Formats: sequence, C-alpha cells, structure tokens
Amino acid sequence: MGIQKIRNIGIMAHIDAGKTTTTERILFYTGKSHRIGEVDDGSATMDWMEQEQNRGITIVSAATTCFWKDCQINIIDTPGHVDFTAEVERSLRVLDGAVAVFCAVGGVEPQSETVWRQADKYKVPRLAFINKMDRIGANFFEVVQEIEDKLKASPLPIQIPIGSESDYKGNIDLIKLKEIHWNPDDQGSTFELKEIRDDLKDLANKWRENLIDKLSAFSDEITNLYLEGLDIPEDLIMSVLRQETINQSILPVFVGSSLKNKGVQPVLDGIISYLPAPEDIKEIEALHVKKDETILLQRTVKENPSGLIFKIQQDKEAGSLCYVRVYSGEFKSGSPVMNANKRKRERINRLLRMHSNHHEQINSVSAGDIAVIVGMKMAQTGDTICSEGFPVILENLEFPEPVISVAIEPKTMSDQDKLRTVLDTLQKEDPTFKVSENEETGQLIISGMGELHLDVLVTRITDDYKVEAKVGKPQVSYRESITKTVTHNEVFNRVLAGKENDANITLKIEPLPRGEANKFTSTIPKNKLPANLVNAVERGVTNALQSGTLMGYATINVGVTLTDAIYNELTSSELAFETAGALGFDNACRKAAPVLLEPIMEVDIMCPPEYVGDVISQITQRGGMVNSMESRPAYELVKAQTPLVKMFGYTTSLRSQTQGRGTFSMEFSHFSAKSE
Ligand SMILES: Nc1nc2c(ncn2[C@@H]2O[C@H](COP(=O)(O)OP(=O)(O)OP(=O)(O)O)[C@@H](O)[C@H]2O)c(=O)[nH]1
Repeated sequence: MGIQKIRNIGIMAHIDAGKTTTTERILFYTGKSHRIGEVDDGSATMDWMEQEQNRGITIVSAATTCFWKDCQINIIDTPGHVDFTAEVERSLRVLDGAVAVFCAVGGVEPQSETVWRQADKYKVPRLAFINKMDRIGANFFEVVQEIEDKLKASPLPIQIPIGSESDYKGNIDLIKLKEIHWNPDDQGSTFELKEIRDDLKDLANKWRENLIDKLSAFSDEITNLYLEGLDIPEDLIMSVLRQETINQSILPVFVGSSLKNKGVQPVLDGIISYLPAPEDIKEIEALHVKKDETILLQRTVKENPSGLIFKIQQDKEAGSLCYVRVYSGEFKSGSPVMNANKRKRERINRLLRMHSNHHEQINSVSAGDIAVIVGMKMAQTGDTICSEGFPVILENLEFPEPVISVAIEPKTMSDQDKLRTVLDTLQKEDPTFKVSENEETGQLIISGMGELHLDVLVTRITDDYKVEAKVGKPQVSYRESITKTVTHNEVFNRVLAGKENDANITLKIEPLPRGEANKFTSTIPKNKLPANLVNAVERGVTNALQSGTLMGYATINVGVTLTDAIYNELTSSELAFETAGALGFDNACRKAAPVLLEPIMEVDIMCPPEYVGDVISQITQRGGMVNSMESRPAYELVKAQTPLVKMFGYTTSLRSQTQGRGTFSMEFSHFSAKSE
C-alpha cells in the first residue's frame, strides 16, 4: 500500500458523544466487522476490555486497521475522559488527522474543549461529525455556531441535515447538491442520491453559497468561476477543501446519526478526501543520539527505520504488544532493532496488524504506517526504535506529573512479588502512572492523574491480574518551593579514608515564576573552578531537589546559581563538591521561606439551572474559586479552580446535591502555596 493511501486518524469526542457507536459503524461499513456491536448491550468491538464494558466508557486506545475504497485507514481510538490525558496525548502525537464527534444536542461540552486544545497543541487537522441528529433537541446549526465561538475553529458544513429529531431523514450533500437517503433495511449500508426537494432548495442554496464563499478566500480559481457565474467543478472544491483542512484553516463539518445508521459513509469519504496522508505532514525533528546534534529526518525519504512506541499492552500469551508508528524506513519481522532511549538491542519477533477483533501477521511495516511489535522486552511508552547504525530519538511524548497517590499492599504476603510485577507492567504501559516506596514505612505508593485513573488501575490489578490488594485513602502529591532569594555559603571539610575532602561554595537560590522548570547555572569564570567540580555541585543540587526540606516532596520552580567557590588542588574532590551542593542547597532553602505547594484543579461542573446556587456554595466551601458561569442550551456550566485535596468524594456529594443530574470534569491546572 503506497503511503499516499494511508490515513492514521483518531476519533475524538467527549464521553457519550457517540465515538464508540460511530467507530462501530465505520468498522461495519468497511466490511471488517460482520455485525454492529451496540454499546448499550456491552458488545462493542472496540471496547474490548471487560472493565470498559462495565463502566461504559472507552479507556484503552487500540489501533485498528480498516479499508475504505482504495485506502487503508488506521484508527487510533482516543479516550474522552480527562483523567486519561496521557492516553489522549500519546494517540494525538502519532495521528495525522482526526474526526471530532459532537453531540447535536449537547454541542461543545467542556471536555470537547479540553481534547480540542490538545489536538491544537499537536496541530492535528480535523473533520467534525455532528452526531445524534435523531435525538430530541438536536440542532445542527447551533452546534456549528458553538464550534466557531467556543473552539475558535472555522467550521464549514459540507452536508446539512434534512429535518431533525424523529423527523431526521438524511442529508443534503452541498458539493454534489443532492439529497442522500440511507436504506433502513440493510443498516444503512446502501443509500440513494436524490434531487433536492423544492421546499429545501433555498436552504441548500444558502449553505452551498456559504461553502463557495468560504472556499473562494483560498482559491482565485473558485473566485473567478463564481464571479463569472460558471459551474465550479467538484474536484476543484474538493482539492481546495483538502488543502485548507490540512492547513487547519477550515474544519469540514459532516452530520448524521450513527445509531440510526445515517451519515457515516460520507465521513469515511471525508477521511480519505480531506485528511492528510502521512507524507502530507511536515518533517519531524529527531535527535541524532550518536553525534548529539539535532537533524531533520524526512518522514518518508530516509531509508533508515525509525518509529515511536506509543502504546504498550500486555497479552497473556504473547507478552508485550508494542504499538509503533513508523516515521521513516521499514521494520522487518525477525530482525534486530535498537531501542534508542534505553540504548539496548531488541528483536522484532513478529509484526502484527490489529483489526478490531482479530490480528494479522505481516512481514514488514513501512514509513507512515502503524503496527504491533511482539518480542520486545524493555520498551516503554514513548521510546524510539531505530536501526543500530543510525540511532535517533524522535520527539519524546510529554506527560504530566501525577497528582494523587494511594498506598497499596497485597492481602497476603505471598502476593507481594506478584503485585510488584503487575505494578511494573502497568507502569510500562502508562507513563502517568508511577510506583514508589515510602522510605519510612516501606509501603508501596501508586500515583496517577485522578481518582478515576487510580480506580481503573486498581480494578485492573485485582480483576485482570487477580492480585488481591488493599488500598489506602487517596492522598495528594504535594511539591515544595521557596519564596525568598537567598545567598548561602557552604563549607564542607571532612577526612574520609584518611584523605582530606574540602569544598567551599556560594549558592544563590531564587523563586522562579509558576510553571518554570528548575534551573542551575554557574557564574564562576571557567578558569577559576574546573568543570568537573561545577558538574559535581549541580549533581548535588539536583539530588537535593528531589526531596524538599519541609516534608520531603520534590522542590519545584527554583533557580540555583553557583556564584563563588574556593578550591584547593590537593584536597578538593568531586565528592566534597557534590556533598556541599546538596547540603548547601538544603540549608539555603531553609533560609528562603520554604512553602508547601498543592495541586489546584480546573473543575468544570455541569448542572441544571436550579442547582447552580448550591453548587457554587459547595465549591466555595471546598476552598474553590468560581471563575465563570455560562448558560448552555441544556444546562449551566460553572468553571472553578479548587485544591485537589478538597475534591475527594465530590462525585458523590454533587450527585446527591443535584439528584444525580450534575456532572463534573477535572484537570490539573497548577501548583500553588497551600492555604492552611
Ligand atoms: N439517539 C442517538 N443516540 C446515540 C447515537 N450515537 C450514539 N448514541 C448513544 O449515546 C450513548 C453513548 O454512545 P457511545 O458510542 O458509547 O459514546 P462514546 O463517545 O464512545 O462514549 P465513551 O465510550 O464513554 O467515551 C450510547 O447510549 C449510544 O447508544 C445517535 O446517533 N443517536
């Protein structure tokens, strides 16, 4: 399959917009799935993890391949829940385009905004699909307007609905200027194109005019034809649409009802016609690890293979399944491969192409494509694999630091080793999941992005891996910082193994603005202090940063400058300077008014208008600050910032306060000085 014929796409949506239902229809129409699995009876093909079925939400992003017309579409499923940010980010990093599914009733919900921002960050070209046109309250044009207002996108309807709610009949294709009607007898597999009814002609012409008008801003050819009153060829419209979708200056909008089997095939056509092939996207940057210099790697022309591991799943029989997106060259089954991050050689035992309910063995996988590698032992999500002769590191995935932890211990001591193995496996799969040990109590602590995230992981430990474990109460992960600038002189002098060890350093430490990474610099002229001793001080400071002086949490937002040092060629050692660095930093912090920082969350609460007052007073009681309130068609949206520690158990209290009608989502915002 030529690279022009491949599309790596994601389907993104907030919970309940109908992503799974739409994916199911896609798999059905592309002929890979023989019956339509319904989400509600828990048989959906993509939601294959038992737990997902119980919870009715999609957690795992699996890559699934299907074929439409003469193209291969690799669908990377992206979860919509913000507790699974890492899953979303890792899939966005490897996709070339996405279909954003919106609900025709709910429109742009706060969670769609979160996922949208993430897709903006990775510059992913998108199509929009406004689903659920059959539901009561569906309003296509209002959602288009909301996409423009709230997401600051430029939505451009390519199709419009004929009727809505129970009267939703089909679509008008604004390019072909025809009505499309799906056949209810074969689950919408076939459809008919009809002339536009007289009473719909005005509406169709209005939106066709809008389409041509918007496109003419990007094409003189369209403008001229339009001004001369001539026909504008379909392929001209489509090629301008493709170009501007890839440039992200236009968001083509499709419409339908996946559940009623209407409107899905045009989205598949749209994926092929408007979303980019892997080679339509700019080159990526890679770091040549051998020469330590940044070079540009063309995604397609270079022969040397390189690929990014974006997902790891454990299979009871096959072991680690490593999902790889290949950026250059080709990987072959049975050949050796280099893990550039681990600097280790591994072997590709087998290569698989995953379909939603089966897999197929393949011999090789080339640039632009996605496959699963079986046989690698050391790989972790985010690692680059490449050939030994040409080691490169592709841009690493960025993952947020976990903000919440619980202690975990096995019910019986005999399960201790098993629990550690399982935790190790889960850590490889999910970079936002961290395992550590409390030095004082020896307890194992697991940390993640939110209560739901840890909840899901604990259920996997107990149900999938059958390790009975007890978990403690969730705890917040704090950080430490300083509030004053301080200069401190540290003198270290000790006789170790009969040898004198001397160091005398002066450190200036200062608070940095929120969000800025810790920084170490030296202002001592190079001829006054050897570089290895400067490095030794830096090592000492870096170690000391890991555990703060107040409660042992990591220190953040601190700038450290080595301003002066005295050294003696005979007695000064690296060990002495490293120790002075660590002690000096700790002592300086004590003088610099250290503070404990706590995670503050961005909380979006949705509830019917009659509960807004209660919701706000409860958020205020929990130490939160309400930033804004917005009225949406079906509910009110309250946006607030609240300390994470005050949000434990909020799900239950919101539910009881709003008689089950309120929901909320929460995302890490920043660390801030703890109020009490
Ligand atoms: N009326 C109507 N309901 C739909 C439509 N599409 C999906 N649904 C229903 O909406 C609910 C959510 O659909 P899903 O496909 O699970 O949504 P999702 O976005 O995958 O949700 P998560 O897996 O939780 O992220 C289910 O009850 C579906 O049956 C539609 O076109 N019309």
